[in-house]
Amino acid sequence: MNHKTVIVKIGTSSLTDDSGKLDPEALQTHAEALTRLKQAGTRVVLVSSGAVAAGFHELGLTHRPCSLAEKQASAAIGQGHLVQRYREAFATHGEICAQVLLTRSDFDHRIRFLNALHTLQLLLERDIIPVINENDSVAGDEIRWGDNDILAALVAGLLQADWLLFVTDTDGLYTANPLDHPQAEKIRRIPPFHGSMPAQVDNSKSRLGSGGMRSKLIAARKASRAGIRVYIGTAGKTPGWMLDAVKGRGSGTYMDAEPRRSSRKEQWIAAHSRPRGHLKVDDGAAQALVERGKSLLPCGVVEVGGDFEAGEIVEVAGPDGTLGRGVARFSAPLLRRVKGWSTREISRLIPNHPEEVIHRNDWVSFRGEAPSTNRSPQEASR
Ligand SMILES: Nc1ncnc2c1ncn2[C@@H]1O[C@H](COP(=O)(O)OP(=O)(O)O)[C@@H](O)[C@H]1O
Ligand SMILES: N[C@@H](CCC(=O)OP(=O)(O)O)C(=O)O
Repeated sequence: MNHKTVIVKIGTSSLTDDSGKLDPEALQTHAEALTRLKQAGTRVVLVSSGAVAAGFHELGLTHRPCSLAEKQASAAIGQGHLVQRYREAFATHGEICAQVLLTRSDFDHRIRFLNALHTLQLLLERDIIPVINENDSVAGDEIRWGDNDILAALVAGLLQADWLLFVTDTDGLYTANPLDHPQAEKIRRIPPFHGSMPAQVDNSKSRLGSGGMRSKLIAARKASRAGIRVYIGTAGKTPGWMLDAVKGRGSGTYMDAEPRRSSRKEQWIAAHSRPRGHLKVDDGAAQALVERGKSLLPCGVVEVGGDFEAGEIVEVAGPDGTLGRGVARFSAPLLRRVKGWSTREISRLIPNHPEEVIHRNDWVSFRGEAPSTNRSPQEASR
């Protein structure tokens, strides 16, 4: 049987009571809906927030923490509670779940990226529901807005999922935040978008959530580019609501997938890895790469930035801006020496050199704009 893979991301706002603490009943309801989805023959992966909410009171706090250290300590306490609750809730339906903690940097390193993939694949093969959260207590600067929205999109790409469902406190994307704009209207369907946001989304969020709609849209765009359909909505009233949502019968917002599903290697180059350097190329090389589907040769390179080894990712810009990313076959020092040289010159002076700076098969063009969550070294320092 060809199982569909569905990633379900549940935000803090859908897991907590009015005091901001973990709400075991809400969790039980989600577990039931997830079980229905799974028992209908779907491979289900849960990305669940809620660790901070489940832990802050035992840290002696009366409200959700604001400082990074308190959030990390709360999550360290709460993550155990959270997973224990899921284990109990799934057990009542005869299901087993397993905790998987990831950080963004796990997706940067090809080996860790593949290790995460193999772990998740084996769990799914053995009929176990992975329950993923960010590894908050070690994530450092990675705990910021929308972590789990982006993490869910990365996991969806990793597993080449069919669907990514965002369960939140608002039943879809509205033309503006409905809390501040009561006349805002729900947008039922969004096509894949490249440039500006398809609605007014500021950084406002629910009382307890961290990314708001903006981070969900950025994550949705990432998933859509990888060929994954996205749904954003609230938890439905019946246990079959997730199943209905993936059949197109949800009341929230749907985002279409780009028609072409990108390969895991393309995803890793374009979206997961952090570029270790940047190259500036001339107009001819830019056209060869983007329009004619050719490899990048040393003669087209005009500038080399960063300190990368052969085999690492570099971002490439032409005279009119960023073009894409690829795996460099030259180290930065060697490329600085040979940039602008013809292949014949290089062959004469440097034996056993690779012919291409970036081979066609290791290249991904950006269509419209660069990925938003993996900043290049230059972007990161801005
Ligand atoms: N255009 C919009 N449409 C819907 N919700 C919006 C919009 N702009 C901002 N929001 C806010 O996004 C919040 C949901 O995001 P967030 O708090 O991060 O939830 P979660 O904890 O589920 O991840 C909503 O409570 C809403 O206030
Ligand atoms: N990892 C944190 C949640 C971070 C997060 O992205 O929260 P949310 O915006 O509510 O999905 C936790 O478990 O509390």
